[in-house]
Parts: sequence; structure tokens; C-alpha cells
Amino acid sequence: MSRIIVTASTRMELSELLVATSASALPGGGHLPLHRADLRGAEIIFALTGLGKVNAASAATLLCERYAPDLMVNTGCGGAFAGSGLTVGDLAVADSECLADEGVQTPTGWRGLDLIGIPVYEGRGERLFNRIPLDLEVARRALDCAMTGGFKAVMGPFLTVSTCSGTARQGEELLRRFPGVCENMEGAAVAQVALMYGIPCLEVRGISNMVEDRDLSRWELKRALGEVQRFLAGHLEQLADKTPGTP
Ligand SMILES: O=C(O)c1cccc(C(=O)CC[C@H]2O[C@@H](n3cnc4c(=O)[nH]cnc43)[C@H](O)[C@@H]2O)c1
Repeated sequence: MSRIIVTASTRMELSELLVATSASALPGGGHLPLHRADLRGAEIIFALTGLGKVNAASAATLLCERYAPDLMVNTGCGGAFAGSGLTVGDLAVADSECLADEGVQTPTGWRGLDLIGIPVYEGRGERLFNRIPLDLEVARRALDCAMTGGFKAVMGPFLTVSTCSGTARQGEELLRRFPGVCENMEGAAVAQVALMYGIPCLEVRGISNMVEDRDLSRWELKRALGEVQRFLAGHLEQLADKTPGTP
């Protein structure tokens, strides 16, 4: 049977998926609220991680250790960068993740972790500094499924930050550091932990806002989360069919 874990930082990022899959509470998660559903012979575990990289990484570690999933899916909302081709209500699929504000502020500008020279991950012939790779085949399948389902979706690099970019200028600064289509606060942490455990990871977010001067009246959390959860409810069925489990 295959096992898929879906993580999100806030309750509203999972609530519609829990209803769509008839999930029920799974006791024993301690501080980590868990739900479980059966979908086409696969087990889906939903975890509410809390906001930010520390919460996401500690949850992902517990989940990988305890449940040894065949696939990790990180979801929620996110901000779209100018020039990404994304607008509010669209879907963004990550082809890679990035620890976009971990580095060194030097007298001549911001530099990434390669300046320090100590990788955040070393293994399988790779030394990774800021950029965390994701499973491209899984990402492409998600993009195809979104397009076929009539969703407007863009695939590209995601940037994970500790400080949300509440100005257009900060968005431009991040794009000078790394290419990016979508900003969020947890993705690179989940991707890094999944990589450490050798588990493929997919990240799909609904665009709730543009990365611009902060104006909450322009945010559409409900719409973005409705779109991404409607997409995932369908895509999880496909993944449940196709994700190989332990015999
Ligand atoms: O009030 C704010 O300024 C604010 C900033 C970022 C996020 C929020 C939320 O209420 C949602 C938390 C959740 O959303 C992800 N998210 C959504 N948009 C962005 C963004 O533009 N930059 C970074 N993260 C974003 C994030 O992953 C959080 O988990 C409110």
C-alpha cells in the first residue's frame, strides 16, 4: 500500500481536502494535528505543521521517521513574483525550492550560503547550498494534471523566506539573488527534509497575493486555497493510483 503525506501550515490550507477525502482525526501526533484518509487503496496522512521553516522541518522529520511515506506533498497559499506569469487564483508548481534568505549580508551586498562554503545538504554526489531540488517527474505530472483539469498553472522555482516580502522592492531583491515564481515560508524546509530521507516531494500552492507593497485588501486567501485544494483533491486520486508502495 502506498502512503502519501500532505503538509500545510494553517488549518484553512487543509480543511477542504479533509472534507473531500472524508479524512478522520489520527491520534498520536502530539503537538502536530494529523488526519488520515483511504484513497483508492492508498493511505493519505494530512499534517498541520504551523507557520515557517522550523515548524515545517520538525513536522516533516517526525512524519518521515514515523510513517516512511512514498511521497511528501507540501501545499498552501503563496505569493507570486512579478514576471512569473502568475496572478491571484492561479496554481504554482515548484520545480525546485530555495532557502532564499539564508546567507551573508556583506558590505557589497547579500551573498548565498556558498560564500560560507558549508552546504546545508551533502549526499548522493551533491553539495547543496541554497537551492533544494525537487522531483521533476512528479512536478511535471502535477502541472499536466492541472492544465488538463482547466486550472491556470505555472511551474518554476519557489523561494522560501523567513521574512515575508511586504514590499515590491524586497521581491526585486530576492529575484536578483535567485530565479523565482512563488514565495512561501515552509517549502524549502519540507523539501530539504524529504531529500535527506530520500522521499520524493511535490509542492503546489494557490496564489493568494502578488509579491508587492503589502495591501491585504488585494489578498484572496479563500479563492487561492479553494483552487489548490480542488486541484489536489483530484490529483491525489491520480497519485494514489500511481505512487508505488511497499509490497
Ligand atoms: O499578513 C501578512 O503580511 C502575511 C504574510 C504572509 C502570509 C500570511 C498568511 O496569512 C498566510 C500564511 C502562509 O501563507 C504563505 N504565504 C502566502 N503568501 C505569501 C507571501 O507572499 N510570502 C511568503 N509566504 C506567503 C506562507 O507559506 C504561510 O505559511 C500573511
